[in-house]
Amino acid sequence: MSDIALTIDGVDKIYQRRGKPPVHAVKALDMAVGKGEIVALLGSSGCGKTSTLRMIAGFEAVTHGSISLAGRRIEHLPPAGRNVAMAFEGYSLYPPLTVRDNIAFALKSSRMSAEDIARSIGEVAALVEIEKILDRYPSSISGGQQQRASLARALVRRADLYLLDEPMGQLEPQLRAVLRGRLKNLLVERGMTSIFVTHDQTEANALADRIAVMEGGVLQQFASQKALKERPANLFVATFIGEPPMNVFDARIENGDRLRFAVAGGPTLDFAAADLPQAVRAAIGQRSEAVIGVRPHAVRLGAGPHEARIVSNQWLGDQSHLALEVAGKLLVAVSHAAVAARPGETLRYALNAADLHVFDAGSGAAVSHGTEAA
Ligand SMILES: Nc1ncnc2c1ncn2[C@@H]1O[C@H](COP(=O)(O)OP(=O)(O)OP(=O)(O)O)[C@@H](O)[C@H]1O
Repeated sequence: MSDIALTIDGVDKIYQRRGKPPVHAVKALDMAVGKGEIVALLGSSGCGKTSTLRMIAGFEAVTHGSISLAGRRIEHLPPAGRNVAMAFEGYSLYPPLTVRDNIAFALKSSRMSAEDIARSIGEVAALVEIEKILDRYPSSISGGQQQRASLARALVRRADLYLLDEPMGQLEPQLRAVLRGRLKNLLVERGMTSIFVTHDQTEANALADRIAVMEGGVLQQFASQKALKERPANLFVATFIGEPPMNVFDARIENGDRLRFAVAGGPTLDFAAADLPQAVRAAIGQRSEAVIGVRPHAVRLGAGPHEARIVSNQWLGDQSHLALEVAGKLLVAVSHAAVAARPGETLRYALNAADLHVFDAGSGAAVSHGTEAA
């Protein structure tokens, strides 16, 4: 048996709407999810996350491509034939049934004994803290409680795949953090292969083994949190992942005895060839222009060859966020020490070769990261 649970192969979703132009919501999506892996689909509103989830679950037809789960093609099967458990964003509990019966309903066809069903419901209800409302009807409980009931109904099942659409979107931050930890434990302990949709990076980082970043219906990168930060595949991922996001500037390149990146109206970053491995210089090649990026945490403040005016300086209790005016834009820097400088004053800074990301000026694809070529 292979270690792959789910394969999505060249999947497109095009919504045809009467009298209106079609919407190409998901484009040529390829993804392979390992058994027991926890994956986050992360992206801004309208990027195609929910369409992807609904196609896997079978609530939305695939326009092109194939989906395989546990070794069999499923894209033509009805939802009930896929062995996929899904918690919806819109909850979709059955109104005539109590919360307990809603959860039990998911177990009806599983041939579990009444005793085992009661025990499973008790466990999952404790996990999402709904023990006290098990005998209430959906219409008499809050949105957050309905969401937890819907999550419980999905988690209680034995399925090949769990699909969770914004599973904690309606919950208060404190409860959300607690449930996140418990949910992670459950998924890991039971080896439950799962994909959840979120637009919250903290949630994606806390729960997922790998994060699929989507934008405009296109999967931009599917990688660990660390890889997304250290080796973003393109400018979109670079400026979407990370808080605050990466600083990027258009630059002219001179790749001679020294490698220079000249930011129009800003600093010229000047590196000795020896500071950069040959692979990086080769990747940068004969380009005359590129977009360069540096993470806020990598801006070295207080000394260095460049100088900029401070626009703002905020101490957030454990770190300083500074905005410097560079090349008519803001260069955001984060320092773990307080920086004694006021807006309007100037500050020296340095950017090291090892911290520089280089992207193609046309396509935005990564060319090199720090001292490694992409
Ligand atoms: N039934 C539909 N008919 C037509 N267009 C649709 C339909 N469902 C979604 N879309 C469109 O497809 C695109 C992707 O939507 P989708 O809901 O998959 O994105 P999303 O990333 O999940 O967004 P959100 O976070 O807001 O739920 C959007 O442009 C949306 O308007």
